[in-house]
Amino acid sequence: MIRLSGVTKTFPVHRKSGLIRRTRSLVTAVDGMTFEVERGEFVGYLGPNGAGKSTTIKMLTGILTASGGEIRVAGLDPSRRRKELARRIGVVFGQRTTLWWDLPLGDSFALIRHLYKVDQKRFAGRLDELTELLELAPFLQTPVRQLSLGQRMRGDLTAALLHSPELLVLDEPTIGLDVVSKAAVREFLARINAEEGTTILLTTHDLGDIERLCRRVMVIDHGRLTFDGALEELRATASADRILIVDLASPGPLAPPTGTRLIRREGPRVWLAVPADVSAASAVAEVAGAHDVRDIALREPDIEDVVTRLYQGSPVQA
Ligand SMILES: Nc1ncnc2c1ncn2[C@@H]1O[C@H](COP(=O)(O)OP(=O)(O)OP(=O)(O)O)[C@@H](O)[C@H]1O
Repeated sequence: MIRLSGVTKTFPVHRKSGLIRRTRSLVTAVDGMTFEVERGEFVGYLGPNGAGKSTTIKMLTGILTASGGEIRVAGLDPSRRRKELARRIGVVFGQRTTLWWDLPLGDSFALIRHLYKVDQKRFAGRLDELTELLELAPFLQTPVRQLSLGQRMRGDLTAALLHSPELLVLDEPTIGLDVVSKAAVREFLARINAEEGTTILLTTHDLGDIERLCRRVMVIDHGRLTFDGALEELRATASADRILIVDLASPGPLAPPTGTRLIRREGPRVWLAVPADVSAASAVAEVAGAHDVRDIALREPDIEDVVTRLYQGSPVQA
């Protein structure tokens, strides 16, 4: 569905180098990117600010032309066949809307139907389906500017899916949403991926989105892929520390067991980092043997720990 081969994107930038003089240089936003996404996959695209995520998405959708390499989306070269591609993909940018600000939501959809030349009967059926799934009925007559962020996002998702695209590209679709709206959007995305087989590429800083939805994760940094694999693999490969939480019977000194590090203490509670190559069982035994312990718990690294570690510059390869 998506194929990138050695794709590069550079931007010319001008910097002031004196009072009047300006020097021109090149910023490499995407640096020799190669990956494939198969039909029906749900892939998370992660990376710190400025990593090159939006630039990749803009090239995939034909908004930007690559400086080098080859891109195919649904078999098409996006920058040359942008219009044709637009009929086969849906795109949602969480930070801005594709809907008409002053029009009622329903009128925006009618315009979109026109733009994509969707057959009237098919459109009506599809709109009914999406209206029900996303519970849009109560505000179809409301102008877009009066919608809440969550309602607007549901509207944007509908707009992107009215022409039943094979591929949905999402850039931060849950940004700023409250817990309930976020859950509704996630449930909806999982459903259209599972039931309609829509391929989804999801860019997000919200790791909850990734954990809930993506079987495969790609991590990009400085324009290059630093990881491409299953979420579980990412967790294992990044080998973030596990955390041992020890409640002592009374506050007092504690010697960290071999190979562990003391990271925090609050009264009788102590937090120890246990690296992946240190046995948690022997750390527990060592603490329990040397101290009067009331309770002890081991916390596996969560996805936040893993990604923080990854972004801090320990590249991992699947
Ligand atoms: N039009 C442009 N002109 C010059 N530099 C650009 C342009 N667009 C992006 N860049 C640079 O390219 C790099 C990648 O930017 P990009 O927006 O793709 O990152 P991102 O991963 O989407 O970041 P964020 O998570 O902050 O949205 C950054 O260094 C950015 O400053």
